[in-house]
Amino acid sequence: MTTVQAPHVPGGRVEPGRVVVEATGLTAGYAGTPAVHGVDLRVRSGEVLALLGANGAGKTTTLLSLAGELAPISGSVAVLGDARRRRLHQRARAGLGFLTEERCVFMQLTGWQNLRIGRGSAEKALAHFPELEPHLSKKVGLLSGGQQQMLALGRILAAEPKVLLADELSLGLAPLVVERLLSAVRRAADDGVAVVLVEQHVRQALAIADHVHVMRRGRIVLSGPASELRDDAERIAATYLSESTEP
Ligand SMILES: Nc1ncnc2c1ncn2[C@@H]1O[C@H](COP(=O)(O)OP(=O)(O)OP(=O)(O)O)[C@@H](O)[C@H]1O
Repeated sequence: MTTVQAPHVPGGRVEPGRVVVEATGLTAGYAGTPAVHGVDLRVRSGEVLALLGANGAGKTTTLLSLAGELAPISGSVAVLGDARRRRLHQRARAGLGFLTEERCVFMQLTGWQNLRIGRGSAEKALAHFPELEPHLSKKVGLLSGGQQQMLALGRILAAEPKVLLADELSLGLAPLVVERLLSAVRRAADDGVAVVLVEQHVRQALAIADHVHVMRRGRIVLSGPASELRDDAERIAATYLSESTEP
């Protein structure tokens, strides 16, 4: 089993460039049936890894395993230097932020109330998304989808995570909003956060990612530096994301 070292620098940040998320030979799934097979990935502090693939390719299953919500069937996962099986709340305390596919906000509460529930301060969340401030007195259910997602991401970033797992944060949102959200993700990485970003927007994901893994039928079938794959965005989308790859 691999144990990832994640030395800390003064101020609680992880030393830049250290591997803080690692999956080795990860096979995981549901009721003992694998949905992902032999996945290897590593993410360093300050890096964005984009996980691309069609519906059913295994991206969410991979993220759930990294978050500690799914136990590996075989292989191992190490997050922030801890290769033991840890549940999400334990990993969250250690510095993991997880933005799930479901929008992570309380619709019946106001924006301010949502921010008060988070681990970080409202001020820190607003530093990431100042445009939210005029809307925070409203119930979140009345905000636009983009504003809800900014609130969800802002809450997570306010807690100053060391690792961010983001599952389809741009689902159903307009291109300008997607760019806004992804630029906040990039800035968080530039501040030292290690990010695993599950996306269906290939071009926009490639624009902010450092590395890319494309998944198909539970396996990584294409990997590389985003800088080398940017010109191939159309082909990647057409080849790997145009139709469901569920078995
Ligand atoms: N709770 C579950 N129980 C059983 N099978 C599941 C469950 N969740 C996902 N699967 C199956 O596991 C496989 C991988 O699904 P996964 O959600 O990881 O894919 P994905 O790439 O994230 O796609 P999507 O974009 O649709 O979320 C699919 O065949 C899916 O049907």
